[in-house]
Amino acid sequence: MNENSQHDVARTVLTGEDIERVLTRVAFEIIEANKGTEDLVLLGIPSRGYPLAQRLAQRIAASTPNQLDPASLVGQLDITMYRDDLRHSTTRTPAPTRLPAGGIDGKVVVLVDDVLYSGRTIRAALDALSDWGRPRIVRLAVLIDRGHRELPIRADHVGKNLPTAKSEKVRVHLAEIDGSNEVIIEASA
Ligand SMILES: O=P(O)(O)OC[C@H]1O[C@H](OP(=O)(O)OP(=O)(O)O)[C@H](O)[C@@H]1O
Ligand SMILES: O=c1cc[nH]c(=O)[nH]1
Repeated sequence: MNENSQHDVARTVLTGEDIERVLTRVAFEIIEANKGTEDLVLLGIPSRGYPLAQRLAQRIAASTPNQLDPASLVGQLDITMYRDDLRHSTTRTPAPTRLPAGGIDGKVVVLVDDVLYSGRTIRAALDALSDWGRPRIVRLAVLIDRGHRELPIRADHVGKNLPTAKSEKVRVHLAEIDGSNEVIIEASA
């Protein structure tokens, strides 16, 4: 058990190895649901959804016989200006939206994020997406579904369902951003 502060107690629920294993399963689920990789686009939601989308794209590309370039599958979708709490929260710096060269029109877009909680981020992502094109299908992949939805949104691919109390916080650490890989739950003591 790690002590984060005098008031927060943190416990690890996924190690780096667990995350790798879970992402491998989710990558194969995505291929299975799409019956291959045709028209597939993975769009990560900043900040941690993007490195997760890249990791999934690497696995998916490596599974194809012609060793697809992962970069042709993956992009990043900024949702900052589409959030429904814009008027109440402190200003966030928008991240650039980057789509793969083929765009998203007619594609099967898999939105990728680290945590699914209220569902408001994904609602914003669906709004943002419609400004960039009209995918044929939109699916959702998340590393952690911690419940407590406030909108009618569900994930198609879930790395781990994590029952949580509302007072808890789920923190995903990824090497690309945080320098280490783990998922922890912080509970206010
Ligand atoms: O389902 P929701 O209630 O919207 O919560 C999930 C979102 O919360 C976190 O993002 P956060 O806004 O903390 O930004 P971050 O990704 O930059 O940490 C997480 O990365 C998800 O995107
Ligand atoms: O616990 C939570 C809730 C929303 N977003 C997170 O990253 N963690």
